[in-house]
Amino acid sequence: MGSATEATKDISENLLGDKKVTVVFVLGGPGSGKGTQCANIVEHYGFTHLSAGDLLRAEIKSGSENGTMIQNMIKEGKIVPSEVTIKLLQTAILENGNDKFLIDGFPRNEENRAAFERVTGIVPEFVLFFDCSEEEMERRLLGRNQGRVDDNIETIKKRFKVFVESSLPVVEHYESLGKVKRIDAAKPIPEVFEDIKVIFSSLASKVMKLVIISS
Ligand SMILES: Nc1ncnc2c1ncn2[C@@H]1O[C@H](COP(=O)(O)OP(=O)(O)OP(=O)(O)O)[C@@H](O)[C@H]1O
Ligand SMILES: Nc1ccn([C@@H]2O[C@H](COP(=O)(O)O)[C@@H](O)[C@H]2O)c(=O)n1
Ligand SMILES: [Mg+2]
Repeated sequence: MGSATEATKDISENLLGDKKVTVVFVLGGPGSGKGTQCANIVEHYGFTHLSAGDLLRAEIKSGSENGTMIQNMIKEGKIVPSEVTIKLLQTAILENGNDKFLIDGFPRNEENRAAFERVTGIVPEFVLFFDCSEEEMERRLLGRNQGRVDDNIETIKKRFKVFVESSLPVVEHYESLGKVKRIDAAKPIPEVFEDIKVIFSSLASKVMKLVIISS
């Protein structure tokens, strides 16, 4: 087992089994542009993108015994029990050779947050928060056209309610720890990424450089 040097001791190096990882949580309302910008961050900064929603949708497609339950929850805009989502995230992290992850759309509520920290021991390096009005998010979701069962006005309204009631308190929790980097996500896509670049570039040397000294 290695330990961090003095220069990297404030980086989130945590244990997941034997694996040390750096994690950034990417949070924001439905349609705020998390997935779009994660693709840009992956391309420029070498992170692996894990979208909790994508993992849950893949689980439905795989024919898993939880598939019907997950499908029903997504249709209703409800949050799937933490143990299901955490298991999927944990497996995805362990199966991936990378050690830097963007976890998009998770934690979605206090239960997600506390259970993830308890099970994995991971504390995020920071939280990238996409700030956008409901009016703009609704416009984007209705225009997304990816055949998602939850991109209809009835489910969108439910997702907004869940976001305000359950997800924003998680952001507030991390805000109280000084861990939130807030982005104006209402800007056009290239401008949002320019703002994100400032954050990742200034942290790059710290986040990217995990120095492990064999003991
Ligand atoms: N800054 C932006 N300006 C305009 N449209 C955008 C912007 N960012 C993303 N979009 C578009 O809005 C839609 C939603 O974006 P995206 O899927 O990235 O959001 P999301 O936050 O991942 O949503 P969800 O939480 O539902 O997964 C997509 O069609 C995307 O192309
Ligand atoms: N932590 C999570 C994340 C997502 N879900 C469910 O998936 C839906 C879609 O999520 P997106 O991030 O892709 O928008 C979401 O509305 C939830 O039903 C979840 O339960 N837990
Ligand atoms: Mg998404």
